[in-house]
Amino acid sequence: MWRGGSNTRTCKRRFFSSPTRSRHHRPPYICRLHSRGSQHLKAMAEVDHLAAERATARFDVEEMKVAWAGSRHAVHVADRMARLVASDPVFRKDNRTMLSRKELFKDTLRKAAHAWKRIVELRLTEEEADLLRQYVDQPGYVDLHWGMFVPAIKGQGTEEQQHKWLPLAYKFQIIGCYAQTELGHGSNVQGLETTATFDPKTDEFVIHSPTLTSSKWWPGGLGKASTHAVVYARLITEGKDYGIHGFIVQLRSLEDHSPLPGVTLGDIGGKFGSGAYNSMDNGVLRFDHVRIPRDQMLMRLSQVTREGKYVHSNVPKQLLYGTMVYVRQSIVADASKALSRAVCIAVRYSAVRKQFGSQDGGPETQVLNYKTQQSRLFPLLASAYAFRFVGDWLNWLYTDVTQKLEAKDFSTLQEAHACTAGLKAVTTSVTADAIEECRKLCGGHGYLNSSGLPELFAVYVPACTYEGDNVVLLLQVARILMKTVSQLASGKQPVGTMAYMGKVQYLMQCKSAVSSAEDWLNPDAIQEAFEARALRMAVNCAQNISQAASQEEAAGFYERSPDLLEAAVAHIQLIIVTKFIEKVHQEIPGHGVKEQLQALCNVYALYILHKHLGDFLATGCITPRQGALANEQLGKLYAQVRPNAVALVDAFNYTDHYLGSVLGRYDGDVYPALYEEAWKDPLNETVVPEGYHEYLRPLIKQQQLKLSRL
Ligand SMILES: CCCCC/C=C\C/C=C\C/C=C\C/C=C\C/C=C/C(=O)SCCNC(=O)CCNC(=O)[C@H](O)C(C)(C)COP(=O)(O)OP(=O)(O)OC[C@H]1O[C@@H](n2cnc3c(N)ncnc32)[C@H](O)[C@@H]1OP(=O)(O)O
Ligand SMILES: Cc1cc2nc3c(=O)[nH]c(=O)nc-3n(C[C@H](O)[C@H](O)[C@H](O)COP(=O)(O)OP(=O)(O)OC[C@H]3O[C@@H](n4cnc5c(N)ncnc54)[C@H](O)[C@@H]3O)c2cc1C
Repeated sequence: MWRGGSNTRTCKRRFFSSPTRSRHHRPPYICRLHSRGSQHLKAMAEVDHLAAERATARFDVEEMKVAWAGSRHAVHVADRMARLVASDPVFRKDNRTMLSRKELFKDTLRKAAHAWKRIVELRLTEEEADLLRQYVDQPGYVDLHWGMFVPAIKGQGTEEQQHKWLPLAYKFQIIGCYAQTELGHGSNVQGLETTATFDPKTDEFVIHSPTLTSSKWWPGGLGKASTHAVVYARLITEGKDYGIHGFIVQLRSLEDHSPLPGVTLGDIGGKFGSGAYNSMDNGVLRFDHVRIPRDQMLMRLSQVTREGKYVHSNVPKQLLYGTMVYVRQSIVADASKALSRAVCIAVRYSAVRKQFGSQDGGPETQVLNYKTQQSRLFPLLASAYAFRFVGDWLNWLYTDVTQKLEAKDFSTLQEAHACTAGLKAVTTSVTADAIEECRKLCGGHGYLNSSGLPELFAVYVPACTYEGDNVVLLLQVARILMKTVSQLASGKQPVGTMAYMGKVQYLMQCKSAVSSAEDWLNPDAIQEAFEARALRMAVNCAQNISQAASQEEAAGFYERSPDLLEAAVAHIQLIIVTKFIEKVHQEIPGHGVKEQLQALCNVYALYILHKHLGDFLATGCITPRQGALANEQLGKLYAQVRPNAVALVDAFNYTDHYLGSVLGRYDGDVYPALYEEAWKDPLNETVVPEGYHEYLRPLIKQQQLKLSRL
């Protein structure tokens, strides 16, 4: 084995003791490998250090890939696109954290242009193109162009406007972004200050930034790339302010990319972490009385006539927020991707990594065998699957609501808002925390950029803020919960994901029948406990708000908002558990696949129960003894998951390129990769560092001189 310690140590000592090494010198260990020829390297690369783990799996991994991806077709397309990206040197990303901001941005432009070239050359379908961009895995202006600019025009533009603008956007003749947030306001959309004042003399809107705080601030793709934006501004006509509306505004010349007259714009500066979201040009934008034709107001929901009359179609004004609802829905699906990547890295590495426990010279213990490692990691593995399935369901709900809206049925708008807002908030918060937990699960090596985890965390964590701060979104869910509770007395039956609240008489007084650890494997027992907890927390909040009799309802809501957040989380966790249970009730082909998903579903539910035991006990849904039984069952489930863990992350079907982690490599050959990766750092280009002669040598010499004088 390569780790035959002494050789490596000797080489290393010799290397570090030589001050005259040339630039780009490779370390002796690598030389040793190379001197044995590529044959040897190849043989090493073919070793599957995780083969024994894969052999213990009790289910058909190929079929699990289908369950994860949604269909055989989805596995096939994803596989093709992932390999296409992985095999193309332009899409290399292993050096990303070492690039300067300018280099990184240029690299992003290059990748986006190359991706587009490949999409056109290969005549990829929309599905294939989306996947290709996903596997390129570098945030950039195209995300906002396809993810928000195009959907905003589709959702809020009239047919004529779509006809005019979409073909330009589809062919990249224009590049667009979504300019809503301002320096002074993000969450409070109604507080935005940019104005769009109609001038009937010229049939134009005058777009203006009246204050510093009205500067658009944050829009992705705005800083350097976009030629156009959907700008949200207060519509003023006939002297009256009609609130926020969307406008298509050209920002830059289509000839030389310079800002148009009256437009000031740029990038807002470096962001958290190396690489990560710094590939995105989040921007600042100010308007100085910029004129646009009247027909560049997005007029599907409301219009301004030639004479300047404001006309609002007979539709809810919240449809203006439709693009945000759409993106929140995709962010839930994205959470399962980010979480599964982190978990894949941590599970594989935990199976490779060994610490302690060697007896009589035998092997040490794989850290994955430690119960503490399992109790931290397996709930995250289960959450990745849970988020995947609830994401699929949310996508179905979104499509269903969209079809209903087309038919002027607005009855499910509130349900769509509550589910997208709540699920976005819970899944992104859990995922961000989980990526950091996976870093810790990988010990010291998890802190290296080459583990992929620091960058994954840095790129992911703003998801807790963009598309709605998670607390602000959960308070939206809480408002809807309070409204639903208040309507129960009048006999109005709640629908959709709130339907369980209709069982208020039963759920307020039911007692769990669980009397053994195995009883917690019964989905009805889980479902009932989660429903009772969520309902009782919501009802408690409603009672506390109304008991503050001296206060207005809004003031009571404000006072109780920390409890309301917890009630909203309980409701959303119930949705996730319910959708997972529904999933495993379906027919799922493949040897052992359903059993594994069943186990993961139970892990997810019982882990949440254990983590939030205080809620379940305080609301009297379960007894302390039942809580202890749930924890006992959880331990048994971890033991069941253990032999399948590596295969369960293999089912995500990620290429090494997409994972971007030396710790998460498919072959588990972690140590040579870590070692080799270290030498690629620019600091290792010279043996004696730059600055030695300026700072280190004089310091050492000075100290030596002082000592010699003593
Ligand atoms: C690299 C990783 C990429 C991951 C992403 C993956 C895929 C995504 C694909 C593409 C995107 C690409 C990249 C994404 C990355 C970053 C992009 C980021 C973009 C942005 O951040 S855009 C800006 C987003 N801004 C916000 O989200 C602002 C948050 N605030 C609001 O939404 C609202 O203002 C509010 C907080 C919900 C409240 O609004 P307000 O007008 O004050 O109303 P209320 O008085 O609170 O409520 C009135 C009434 O309306 C109902 N309501 C509110 N919102 C909605 C809604 N959206 N739909 C339906 N109904 C709504 C509310 O319930 C009230 O109802 P009542 O019956 O009580 O009156
Ligand atoms: C990486 C990134 C990309 C982005 N991309 C875009 C983009 O493309 N286009 C765009 O328009 N915008 C974009 N944004 C802006 C983003 O949508 C906003 O930052 C986000 O909606 C949060 O708003 P805020 O910054 O005003 O936060 P604030 O509302 O100022 O939040 C600050 C704190 O106040 C709390 N808070 C606020 N209101 C309440 C309340 N009512 N009750 C209790 N607590 C409250 C929050 O929980 C938070 O803790 C992006 C942001 C980021 C970080």
